[in-house]
Amino acid sequence: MSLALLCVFGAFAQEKNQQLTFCVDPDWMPFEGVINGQHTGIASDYLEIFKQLTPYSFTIKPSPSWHQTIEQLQSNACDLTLMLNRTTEREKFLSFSMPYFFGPNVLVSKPNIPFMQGLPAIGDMTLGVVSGYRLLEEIPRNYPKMKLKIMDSEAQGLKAVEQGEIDVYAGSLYSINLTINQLELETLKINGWISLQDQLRIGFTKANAHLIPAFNQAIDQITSKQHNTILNKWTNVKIVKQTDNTLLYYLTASAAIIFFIFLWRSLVNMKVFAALHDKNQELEKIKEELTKANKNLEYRSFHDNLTNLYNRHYFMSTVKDHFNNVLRHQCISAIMMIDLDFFKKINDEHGHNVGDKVLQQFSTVLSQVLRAGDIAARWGGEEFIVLLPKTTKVDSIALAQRLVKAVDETTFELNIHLTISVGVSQSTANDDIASWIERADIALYQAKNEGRNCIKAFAV
Ligand SMILES: Nc1nc2c(ncn2[C@@H]2O[C@H](COP(=O)(O)OP(=O)(O)OP(=O)(O)O)[C@@H](O)[C@H]2O)c(=O)[nH]1
Repeated sequence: MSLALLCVFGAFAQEKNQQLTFCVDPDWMPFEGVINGQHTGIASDYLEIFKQLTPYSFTIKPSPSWHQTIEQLQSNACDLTLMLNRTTEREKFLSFSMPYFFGPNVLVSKPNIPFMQGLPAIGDMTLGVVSGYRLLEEIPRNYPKMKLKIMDSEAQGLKAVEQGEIDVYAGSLYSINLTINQLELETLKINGWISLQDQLRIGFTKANAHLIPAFNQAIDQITSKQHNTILNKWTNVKIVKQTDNTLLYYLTASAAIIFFIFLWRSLVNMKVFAALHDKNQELEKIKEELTKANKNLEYRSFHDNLTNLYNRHYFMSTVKDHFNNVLRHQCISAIMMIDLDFFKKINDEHGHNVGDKVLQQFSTVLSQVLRAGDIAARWGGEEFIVLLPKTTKVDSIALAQRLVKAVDETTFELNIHLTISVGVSQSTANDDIASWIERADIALYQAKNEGRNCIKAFAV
């Protein structure tokens, strides 16, 4: 056996024999208590585990109250205490293991006080806390204006609530619950909770701080099953029925309020969405109307109101575009000018409205005779102009003949018989638009001069 191994055995044997003295809270069940001189409670069960997982043996140092237990720890009358929260004050004379037991803290009052969610809900009511308890250190630090009354024990605190000496008592759920049941303080109820929860650890006097790693290791080894067994054993107590129901009522009421808030929000949202939907539809309709109006405006800016043929402005811009093609590709196109014969007579004899009708009917006949690609426009009054792309003089004369024949065969308003005069001109190399149109006009003038109801082509 090596020398090093002998040394380890020696150290373990020495530590195994080491007695540790622990101070207790005699009156903090189910966490810890001394009943008939026997240490009992949650701490006592964990102590059994520590006995197995560490090399130490333990001796109890009795104390009449928690307050005196603290004094014992400060004066090193014992080495450790098994269950307490870490606080700034306690850290001055104790060092702590990692926490190994957790529990909620609650508020107790008579049933006439409304449910309290957190310490701020206590307002200017008097709150009782046990002397030396962690809450007595933390509440004044966080809520300096809180009216506190210091109690010697939890039992005294709860009785003080029952007798109306204080309004609220704060402490650990498990110990409060047990005390209420044991003392049969049935008029009290657990009436709120506080965010501070118990995180219970072993507190070592500073002289014994070196023991912490061994105990932390032991705490790490405690299984969930062991934790649960202890918790169930000591906290599986009947909670005052009234208390439970009250909490349940509050939870149910809170859930109902939240549900109705969501319902209300959903309804508001649905209304907003419906209104938005309507507005969008309205906007969509306005947009459609605007588009329609714009299209109509565009149409009107290019068309003649009476005949719905293109107007002079549009015709000129189209002819310009087309004319550039004519010059570029040296193709031949023709222009045809048409004038209704003796139209003034129709107006004079039958009235302007009939004249308008005849103009419209003629426009229809003209559109029917023309080919796709031909562009007809009202030039002014009873005069019309047609661009005949890629059309020679001969072809344009043939088309004009078809038109003259169609007009001759049409029965106009009031059985009016109408004739037309037509002048055509063909585009030439080095032509310009004005002279091209003028040549058609000259040809039309010739047709008029030669008795009307005929076609004349400008001789190039
Ligand atoms: N109803 C109607 N008449 C129009 C319109 N624009 C022009 N006029 C008429 O058309 C007539 C044209 O008369 P004139 O220029 O003497 O020609 P015309 O009577 O056809 O005789 P010729 O052309 O020589 O055969 C005038 O009485 C104008 O008032 C229109 O939009 N509607």
